[in-house]
Amino acid sequence: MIRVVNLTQHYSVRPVLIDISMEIATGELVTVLGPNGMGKSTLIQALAGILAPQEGYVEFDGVRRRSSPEGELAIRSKVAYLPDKPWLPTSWTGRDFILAAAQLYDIPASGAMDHAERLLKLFHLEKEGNWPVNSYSAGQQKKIALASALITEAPYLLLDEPFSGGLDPAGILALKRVLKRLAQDQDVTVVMTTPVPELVEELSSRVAIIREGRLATFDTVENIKRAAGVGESLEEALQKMLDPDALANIESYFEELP
Ligand SMILES: Nc1ncnc2c1ncn2[C@@H]1O[C@H](COP(=O)(O)OP(=O)(O)OP(=O)(O)O)[C@@H](O)[C@H]1O
Repeated sequence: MIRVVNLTQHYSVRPVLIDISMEIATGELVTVLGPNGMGKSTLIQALAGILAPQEGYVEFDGVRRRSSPEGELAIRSKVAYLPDKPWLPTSWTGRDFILAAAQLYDIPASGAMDHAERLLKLFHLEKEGNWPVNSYSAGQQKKIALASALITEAPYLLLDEPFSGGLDPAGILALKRVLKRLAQDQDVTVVMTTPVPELVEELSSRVAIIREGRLATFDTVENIKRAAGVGESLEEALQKMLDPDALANIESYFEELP
């Protein structure tokens, strides 16, 4: 379980997240949503232990993040974090990079080799796995980065925009199915961001909506739609909650053209 307790995160003096508290159960797939610049990546980074919150804390299975070297090591061994723009070593092959990630998480070599092959096959990169990273397209790099998170077998996956960055439809489908099955069948807990309502609807056990730095909503897709009173579409519900002026703004953009 992940517990976020009264988390407040500033950049310099500017508060980005204010007094966020939430509990994410084992095996949940939670999507963090909000307008650009609202703090979604900041929240994921705080969960990942990259940022030290000014107030509050984050716990994984009852152990507080950044509280002791032993506790932090225990958390790191079970949490994999993938930033929205992951860095990859350009001269390495994709396969070597994936295997290095497995080594960091103490995955035995034989199991890691087998898993790496299955991941390369999943993302249609069997041949390209032997090429250097700097010869990859953007989407191929994203697939290698995703594979490096999945090979860790970490029970907690923190994924910032895993579906962005040029994934092709086959890659999107593969990632959707894999995340869903990891959560449902293997109790892997996933916290991710994506702005795509269809993905949010299909994957999320609950959705966390951040607005003005605060956790405005943390609920199921069904309840969010019901509360918005807009019938079937999550996209409409989100638009109503997050950007009620969007349609009017589009109209006024055209009205104000000379
Ligand atoms: N390193 C930093 N230093 C100062 N301000 C930052 C830093 N990183 C982010 N911010 C600010 O914090 C706010 C939240 O940023 P964050 O990247 O968490 O938003 P986001 O919701 O993930 O945005 P997007 O949807 O555009 O990815 C933004 O206003 C951003 O300008």
